[in-house]
Amino acid sequence: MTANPLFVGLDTSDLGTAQAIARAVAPHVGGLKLGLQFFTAQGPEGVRRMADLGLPIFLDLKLHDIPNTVAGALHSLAGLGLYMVNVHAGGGLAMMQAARAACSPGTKLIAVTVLTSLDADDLTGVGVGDGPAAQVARLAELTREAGLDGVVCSPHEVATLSAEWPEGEFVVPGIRPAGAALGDQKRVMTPAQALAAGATMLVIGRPITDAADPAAAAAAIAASL
Ligand SMILES: O=c1ccn([C@@H]2O[C@H](COP(=O)(O)O)[C@@H](O)[C@H]2O)c(=O)[nH]1
Repeated sequence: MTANPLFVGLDTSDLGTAQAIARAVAPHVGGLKLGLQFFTAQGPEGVRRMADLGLPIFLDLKLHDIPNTVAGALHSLAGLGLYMVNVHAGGGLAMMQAARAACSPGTKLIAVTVLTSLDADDLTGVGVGDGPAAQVARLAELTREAGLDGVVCSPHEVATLSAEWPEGEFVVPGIRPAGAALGDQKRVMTPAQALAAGATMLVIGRPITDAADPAAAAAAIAASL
């Protein structure tokens, strides 16, 4: 866990935009979260340029493929000096074990359980009938068995998981300050609620990046924790 649990999600294709927001919010956040949009546009060199700003980097690629392919991707990321990287727990035990073996020793490896954009109806639509809480618990158990460092879950599941896995990392998106637009997020709480429930990292994107003043938005969230 970093001293400041707030990581800003920089979902942009543009390096200059990501750098400008990161510089503005740097005094108020513990790190930067770069995801698929940034990585598909800017690649490893873009990640290196962001790392030059001096904040820990969580590279949120949500790798989900057969064990050999995921292990190869993690070998390719070695040398970037990442703070954290992730896979999808739905890839299964063997895939996560292969990921663990391939991940750089200094990089935390976590697994996504159930995306925060999904609710019970969405899960039923993909054949999971017993709801987000049961599916998150099932995938978190598998993640722990594979030897990973923790999971991505919504604020609604984090209290139960963190009580059962005290040393785990609990990375929680689906964070919305009171009154903020939900967008595509469905399982949400406020930053303070999620932290009190046991989150070790809060991932917050649009409430900061879409704000008229991202630095002020990040400062207000940090002050609320
Ligand atoms: O279940 C998940 C896993 C990852 N994310 C990522 O977090 C941020 C959230 O951005 P907001 O703008 O605050 O909604 C985004 O980059 C997602 O890819 C997630 O939301 N849920």
